[in-house]
Amino acid sequence: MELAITNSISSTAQKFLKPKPKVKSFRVFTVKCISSLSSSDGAATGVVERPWKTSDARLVLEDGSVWRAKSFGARGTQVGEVVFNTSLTGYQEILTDPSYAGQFVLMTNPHIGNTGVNFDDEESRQCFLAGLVIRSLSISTSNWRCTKALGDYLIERNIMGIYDVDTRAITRRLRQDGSLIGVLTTEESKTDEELLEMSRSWDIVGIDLISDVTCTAPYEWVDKTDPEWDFNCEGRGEIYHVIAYDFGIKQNILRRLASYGCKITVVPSNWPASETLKMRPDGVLFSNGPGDPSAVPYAVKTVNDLLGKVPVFGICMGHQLLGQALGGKTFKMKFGHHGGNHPVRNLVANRVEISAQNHNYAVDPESLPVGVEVTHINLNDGSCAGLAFPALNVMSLQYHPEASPGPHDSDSVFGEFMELMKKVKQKA
Ligand SMILES: NC(=O)CC[C@H](N)C(=O)O
Repeated sequence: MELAITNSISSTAQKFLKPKPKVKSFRVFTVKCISSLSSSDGAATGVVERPWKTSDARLVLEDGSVWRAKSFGARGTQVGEVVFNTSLTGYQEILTDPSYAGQFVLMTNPHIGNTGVNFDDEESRQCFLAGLVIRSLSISTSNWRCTKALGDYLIERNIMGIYDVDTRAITRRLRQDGSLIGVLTTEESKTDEELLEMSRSWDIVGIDLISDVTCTAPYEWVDKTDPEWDFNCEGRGEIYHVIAYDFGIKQNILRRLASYGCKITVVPSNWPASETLKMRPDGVLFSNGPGDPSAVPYAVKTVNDLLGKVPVFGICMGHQLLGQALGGKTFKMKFGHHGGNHPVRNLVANRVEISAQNHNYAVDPESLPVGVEVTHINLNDGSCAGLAFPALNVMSLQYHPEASPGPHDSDSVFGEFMELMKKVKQKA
């Protein structure tokens, strides 16, 4: 099959596009701190440091706006793309989702940090995101699973965080003008102009971010899912061997596949298709991952080489790579979808599912060849949220059936992948 990875797109897709940022005149935004609580320290008690301190950080956006803030993570200067996430909870899963590499996550829920962090909620081995932007940092942590305060966790992982920023105003700006590049700094010596220049000379489009987050060698996923957090796991029949391509895989995808009874081998993003086929898997999973799907033609080629030879399931980046491998095109959306509350119409089951989403790119359905079916639609904007190509045993979702964080409405898609592998195995 011919690869089509250029990015000219149909007129239908135009409406989702990110326009060029309008450069506004330089304006400085500050949030007045009204708290007058008395000081109390000690991360050991889960109390974070001085939420009433004076501002010591700036976020400068490429449109020329400057946001004074207070830092609570690592110090320094960091550039990234600002995206807003509408999840109410689950900041630790978001922080450890490798798909956020190169991005600042701005939480629209104003109250963050109140449950601290814990051992169970990690989605990968580290935090790959550029930084965290929040309105209000909880002055104490209170949760029976909490092992650490959020600020200490960010410092330990060298991730910048800011609070006391008008996250609502920034979100409205991102919705209006599209996602923006920003620079976050705690360095007073850097001028606003320097930071603005830095934000305008950096771009996230066309960069291979997958190779920075993937594993370096294949490994078996042997972790048993904690029964306390497991569900839909009773009465599994045959054990299927799934090769999971790690483009920045979230561990809950692996936990869910394990719950459905799979034996799982995780392989790096550059693992050749020929090696995968030698391992004789029952199915292949293409994972989520950060950045621009058009920047990783080698991954599209791997997907293309496997098409029709084994049942495949793509999630998010995996879905976008499948879209390209099938001959379709992807494009950058205006501000993307990030949050645990996106309604999706499942056209196959004829039901609406509330889903967890995190993506800035999408597949242009009009670019797809005959035979490829759009199976799911995002009901907020009508964009393509799922595909199937039954002739080649292909299925994919643009969003996150593994949730984490988010609702479990779409979990049954893992069962559909089992059915697909079963059908193909029985025919063989
Ligand atoms: N979660 C993901 O896999 C993200 C996919 C892709 N990097 C995007 O932003 O669209």
